[in-house]
Amino acid sequence: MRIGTPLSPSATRVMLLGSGELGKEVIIALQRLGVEVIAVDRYANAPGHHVANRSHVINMADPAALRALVEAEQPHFIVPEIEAIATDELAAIEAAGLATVIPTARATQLTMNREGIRRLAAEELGVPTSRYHFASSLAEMQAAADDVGYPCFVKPVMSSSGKGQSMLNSADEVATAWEYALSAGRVNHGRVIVEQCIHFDYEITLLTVRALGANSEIETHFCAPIGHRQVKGDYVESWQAQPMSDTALRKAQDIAAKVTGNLGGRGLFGVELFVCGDDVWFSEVSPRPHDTGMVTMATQFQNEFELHARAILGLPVNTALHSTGASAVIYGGLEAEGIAFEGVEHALQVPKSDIRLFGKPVAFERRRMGVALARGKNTDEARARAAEAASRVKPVAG
Ligand SMILES: Nc1ncnc2c1ncn2[C@@H]1O[C@H](COP(=O)(O)OP(=O)(O)OP(=O)(O)O)[C@@H](O)[C@H]1O
Ligand SMILES: NCC(=O)N[C@@H]1O[C@H](COP(=O)([O-])[O-])[C@@H](O)[C@H]1O
Ligand SMILES: [Mg+2]
Repeated sequence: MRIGTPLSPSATRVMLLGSGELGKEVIIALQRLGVEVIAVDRYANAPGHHVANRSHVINMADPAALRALVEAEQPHFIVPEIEAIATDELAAIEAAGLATVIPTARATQLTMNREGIRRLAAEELGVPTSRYHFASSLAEMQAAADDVGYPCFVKPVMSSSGKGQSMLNSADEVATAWEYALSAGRVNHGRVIVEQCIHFDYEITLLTVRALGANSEIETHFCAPIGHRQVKGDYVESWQAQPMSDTALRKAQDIAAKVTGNLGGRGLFGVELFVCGDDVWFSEVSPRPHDTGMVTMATQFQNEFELHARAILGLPVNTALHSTGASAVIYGGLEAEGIAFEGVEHALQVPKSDIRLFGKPVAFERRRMGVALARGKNTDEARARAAEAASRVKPVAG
C-alpha cells in the first residue's frame, strides 16, 4: 500500500491545524476510532506528523494557504490545536459548509486574542476576572498599570505558554515589559492586556467537555480539577485531583459551563481559574486539550485527548478518574537539532511512572520536549515521583 493513500473515501477525515504534543495524542485517539487524520503544522516533522495518515507544512496564519489545503483534503472536521491560525478564514470555511470547525470557528476567533475572550467573559457573561485594561502604546500601558496597581501582569493579546509575558512590580518596569511584549508574542499585534495580580491559593484547569448525550443533545461534563504550577507563564508540573471546597468547585463549574456554553460546539475545553478560599476568578480558556491536562494520561479512564476525539465524533464520554497522579515537564536544556534522550531507563525505575517524549526535531533550552507522568497515593507522592522521573531524562545532541 502506498504511504499517504486515504483509508477509504467513506472514512471520516479530520484535519489537525497544529500538530505538537497535544495534537499528536488527539491524532492517536482519533485513529483508534477509525478516523483518517491529516496533520498540519508550521514546520516539518512536528510530533503529530510522525503518527498521522498524511501531513503538510504550511503557514497556518495565511488564509489562502489554509483555504487551498482544506479544498484539496476535504476534511469533515477541522481541529485547531494552536491559537495562531487564520481564524477568520476558518469562519469563512465553516460558513461555506466545507467542514465543521471544532468547537466552532467563533470560539477559535474569540480565544486566539485575549481581548475577545476577556471582554466576552467579564463584560458579557459577568464572570469574575482580574481587573484589566488593553493598551496599544507605551503611554496607554503606563496609565493602565497605574490604574490596576502593582504587581500586575502584561501579556501580548496574541500569545501563549507565557511568551512575551511579564510581571511588573513597579512603574520602573513598564518600558521593558512593553518592549518584551512586542518582541516575544507569537504574533506582533502591538497590543497588550494589563491585568491586576490575583493573589490565589492555587490555580486550576477545569477540563470541560461538551459532548452529545443519549438524547442527542449537548451535555457538559467536568473532569476532576487539575492543579498546576507555572514558571514565567509556562506550566512546569500539574496534578489531579486538586482538593477544593464544595463552594469553590461549584463556582468553578458554573463559570466553566457559562463560558464553554457561550463558545458552543462540541469538544474539550481547558478552563483556567484562580482560587482563593471560596472565591474563583476566570483567567482564560483553550477550546482544545490543555498542556496541564497531560496528567490525565495517568489518571483518567479516558484522557483529555480521547475525550476530545469522542466529543468531536459524537461518541459517549466518561470523565471519571481512576488514580491520583501528576505530570512534570522535560525541557530541552540545550539548543540542538536531532536530539536523543539519556536516562530513560533510570527514569522508569521511579515507581508508577511513565514518560512521553514528543519527537520534536529541534531542542531549545526552555522548549518542552517531553513529560513525565506518575501515580501516587496522594498528589504529593505523585508530584515527587513525576518530578524525579522528569529530572532523570536528559536530551542530548544527536
Ligand atoms: N492576573 C494574574 N494574576 C495572577 N497570576 C497570573 C495572572 N495572569 C497570569 N498569571 C500567571 O501566569 C500564568 C500564565 O498566564 P496565562 O495563562 O494568561 O498565559 P498564557 O501565555 O496564555 O499561558 P498558556 O498558553 O500556557 O495557558 C497563569 O497560569 C498564572 O500562573
Ligand atoms: N500552552 C499551549 C501548548 O502547550 N501548546 C502545545 O505546544 C505545541 C507548540 O510547542 P512548540 O512551541 O515547542 O513548537 C503546540 O502545538 C501544542 O501541542
Ligand atoms: Mg494559561
